[in-house]
Amino acid sequence: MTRATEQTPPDAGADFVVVANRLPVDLVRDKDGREHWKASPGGLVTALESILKANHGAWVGWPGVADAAPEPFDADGIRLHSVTLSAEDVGLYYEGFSNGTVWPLFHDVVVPPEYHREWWNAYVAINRRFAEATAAAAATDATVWVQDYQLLLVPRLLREMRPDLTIGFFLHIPFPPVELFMQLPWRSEIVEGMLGADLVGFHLPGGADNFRILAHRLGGHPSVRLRSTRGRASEIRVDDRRVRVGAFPISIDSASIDAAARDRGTRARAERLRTELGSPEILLLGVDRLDYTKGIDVRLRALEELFEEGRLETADVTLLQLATPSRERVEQYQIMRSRIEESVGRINGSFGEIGHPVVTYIHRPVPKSELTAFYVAADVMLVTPVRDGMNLVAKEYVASCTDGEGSLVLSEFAGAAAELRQAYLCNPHDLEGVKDAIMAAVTEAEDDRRRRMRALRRQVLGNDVHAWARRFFETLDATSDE
Ligand SMILES: O=P(O)(O)OC[C@H]1O[C@H](O[C@H]2O[C@H](CO)[C@@H](O)[C@H](O)[C@H]2O)[C@H](O)[C@@H](O)[C@@H]1O
Ligand SMILES: Cc1cn([C@@H]2O[C@H](COP(=O)(O)OP(=O)(O)O)[C@@H](O)[C@H]2O)c(=O)[nH]c1=O
Repeated sequence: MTRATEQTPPDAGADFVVVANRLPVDLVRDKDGREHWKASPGGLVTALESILKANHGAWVGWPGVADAAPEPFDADGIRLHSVTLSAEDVGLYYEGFSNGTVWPLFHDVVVPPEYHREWWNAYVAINRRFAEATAAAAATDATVWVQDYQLLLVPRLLREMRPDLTIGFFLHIPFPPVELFMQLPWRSEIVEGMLGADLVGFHLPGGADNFRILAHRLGGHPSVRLRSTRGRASEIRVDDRRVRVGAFPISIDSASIDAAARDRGTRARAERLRTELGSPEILLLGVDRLDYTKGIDVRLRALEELFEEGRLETADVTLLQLATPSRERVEQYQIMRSRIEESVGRINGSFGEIGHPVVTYIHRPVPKSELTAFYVAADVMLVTPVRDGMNLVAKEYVASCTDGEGSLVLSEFAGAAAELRQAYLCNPHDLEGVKDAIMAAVTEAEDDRRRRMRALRRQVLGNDVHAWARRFFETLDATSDE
């Protein structure tokens, strides 16, 4: 990797800049070629909106379609700067290195990662493009928050271009164990890239520990636990700099989901949904991007066996499974889609009745407002990933259970399991265990189910996305004060 050249800060610029693979709005091209912007208000936008607005904030990211090159513009008080990606860039950097190499490697190699020098070269070039766009957008001494696995090299590139900046980095997916990470041909470059930040954040302490070990093994950088943070954060020495590393589990805007779930319109929609699904006694729900990490196949297999064994009655139970299209040009996603759709067909063929499938499967995105009604309607939420950074869906479901009813079946391999200990936890690799967890969620006495949900709600309502952002910034500010 060649070094970046130092740049002069722009006269005007933002005091706070978020840089992420995607902008918080997507450019949508209609069939007739007309373009318009569609808001894609993820949790990150919600968490950072007020900070962005109060600090002349800017967001640097890709508008979501190839070759789009809009000029910077303001949306809701935030300056948006687009990074242009050609169709070839999308193939090599986004579908290739980000989602064909890093994503499977960091998710415990659940499918084999591919290592291609062409993908890596594109990843380096495009990370530089993001760093340049950010350097141009940030005011002198600004704070920049770099997001996620698509931009692992940006912290270092940005520091070389703009040493005046305070840089935070947050990884939204798991950071793998040392033995797996060592497969990566460009392992040192990635670790040094992340160490360009002043603070590197992970969802879980285990990810932070893996990173500390690798920084020492690959770069010889020693670290110490920080007593001031009661051992929650560490400090790695990188030449004359100190880089903080710690765990900051992300959350949701719990209060607004709680309020949306109490809304009369939402409750009426939830009632209608149950009727449309044939008024089942037990409504199971799955809500995922169609990703091989999410364990959609696991829960389908468990359900099929529970029907076969007669432990669940098909007349009583329906599963509603939303599977939003995701990364559809990546081969492993196509393989998983075929497998899931085959299972849905087989289960409905064996156990459904005319006009009454036991699995209702929806393969398109569902807006948040509608999703809340689905959560309210469901008796049992199935979250069974084989590996997941956090899984916000699990927390959103809990926030929607305002009447204290509802049960969450949750994989131990989702980051959320570290906090949601009162869920019906299961190991997705142990099918009998998954089946038992589903049965417990369905049959446990009402008092016990309610006790679990009370504990889950305390956790989710007491630790929201605003607290997450606050904790991260407090730690980042502490690094720049020293
Ligand atoms: O941008 P896409 O390729 O369409 O993918 C969507 C996002 O997926 C990933 O989400 C992760 O972040 C969540 C919030 O921290 C976390 O709960 C979840 O477990 C992760 O999988 C990805 O990390 C994002 O960059 C993508 O935008
Ligand atoms: C399927 C579906 C989901 N959403 C929203 O997307 C996010 C998903 O976050 P999570 O952490 O669970 O996982 P990934 O980031 O996808 O890996 C959550 O906020 C859902 O409410 C949605 O809005 N519409 C959908 O159809």
